[in-house]
Amino acid sequence: MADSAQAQKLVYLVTGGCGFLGEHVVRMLLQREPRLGELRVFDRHLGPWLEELKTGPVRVTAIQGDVTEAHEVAAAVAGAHVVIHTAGLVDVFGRASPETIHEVNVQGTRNVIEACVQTGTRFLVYTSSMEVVGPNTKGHPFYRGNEDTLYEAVHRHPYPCSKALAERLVLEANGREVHGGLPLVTCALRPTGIYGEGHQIMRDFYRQGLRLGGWLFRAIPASVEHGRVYVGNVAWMHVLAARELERRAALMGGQVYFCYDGSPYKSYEDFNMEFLGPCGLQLVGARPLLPYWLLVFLAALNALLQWLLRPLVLYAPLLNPYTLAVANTTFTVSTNKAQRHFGYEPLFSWEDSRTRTILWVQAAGSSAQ
Ligand SMILES: NC(=O)C1=CN([C@@H]2O[C@H](COP(=O)(O)OP(=O)(O)OC[C@H]3O[C@@H](n4cnc5c(N)ncnc54)[C@H](O)[C@@H]3O)[C@@H](O)[C@H]2O)C=CC1
Ligand SMILES: C[C@@H](CO)CCC[C@@H](C)[C@H]1CC[C@H]2[C@@H]3[C@H](O)CC4=CC(=O)CC[C@]4(C)[C@H]3CC[C@]12C
Repeated sequence: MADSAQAQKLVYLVTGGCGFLGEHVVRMLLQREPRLGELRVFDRHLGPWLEELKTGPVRVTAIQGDVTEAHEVAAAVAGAHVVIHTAGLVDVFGRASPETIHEVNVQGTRNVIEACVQTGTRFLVYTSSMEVVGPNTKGHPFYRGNEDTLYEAVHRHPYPCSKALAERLVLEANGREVHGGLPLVTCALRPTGIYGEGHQIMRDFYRQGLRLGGWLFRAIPASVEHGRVYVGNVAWMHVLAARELERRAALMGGQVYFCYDGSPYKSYEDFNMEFLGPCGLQLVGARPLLPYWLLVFLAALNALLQWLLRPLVLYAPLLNPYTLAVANTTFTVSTNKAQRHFGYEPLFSWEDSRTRTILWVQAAGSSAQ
């Protein structure tokens, strides 16, 4: 009996395990995966919080490494049963070059897949993104869509291009023979905009509001809806998908799943106010204060300034033509595919997700001053 319990213990590897989502996946695995024997956390930058996890019953191994280095990835993957690949360069602001984004997101994912094949790891869950689908460059709304909704996915920006290519690599790798002769089983999860504890853009909006005396100014019409999802639920979906991939390989292998929960559909700004409001900020204007053509002009000006200043300094404001287009296009998801395929139900209610996020914003905002 003791032997069979021992035999069931699994080794998990989380790439990007020190990022916003990755940290939640790591903590969720430790709390909710009973078969976990060893947890490897692979990241370019390791967080000091990992140390406190090393005192628990599960062996936690911190690995500083770069997904673009194939040998580092292969060494980390060797002997793992399951890989959750969340590492990625999330940049829609022009901080990194298109080449770097491609290298990390596409070549990094290729390295993870090849490492699984070479070392005999059979189960791979990839964190994709809604951006693989849209919004497209034409600004078409995606309204209450699901995984089968027809939508013209047209990408030009390096980030969605890289996520789309990487997702395709992961899905095409499903069924490949890994070392030892068994097939690789893969799936991809597509979060919409994630919020929750650790969300840096939310913290930046809070600090900006504090600097402006408690005011934020509406730029996007309230009628433009965004689907958002709480980070704890995204992490939970990763844990469940990873757990069920073996048992439901035929159903789940090669599949994509949007990440969803009960968060309300609202405009990006109104949704943020669910947290920033209780922290004392106010959103001014029932309608956008600036005409849209002026925002388009300012976004284009920011892009020009970024290009002109690049040799001297990195100028990467939140507003650029791409972020404006995303913020100004409805993208909402309504699906139950993950529930049907592997029994996913959100672990955190909307009220819970909201309260946790508010507490974090309050703490993060005050520690910043
Ligand atoms: N934040 C969001 O709203 C959404 C994020 N995603 C995806 O979720 C994943 C995680 O995103 P976040 O947690 O938001 O980003 P994040 O930037 O907080 O986390 C990414 C982690 O990957 C690590 N990383 C980056 N380059 C690396 C490299 N070359 N080698 C090893 N580690 C590296 C970073 O150090 C960081 O810890 C990404 O794949 C992203 O594309 C998908 C949809 C929405
Ligand atoms: C025009 C500004 C006025 O307040 C608001 C600008 C907000 C933007 C910075 C964000 C609006 C929508 C966000 C993106 C969206 O949530 C989908 C995403 C998915 C990902 O995989 C990565 C992050 C992001 C692209 C996210 C980035 C920030 C926004 C563009």
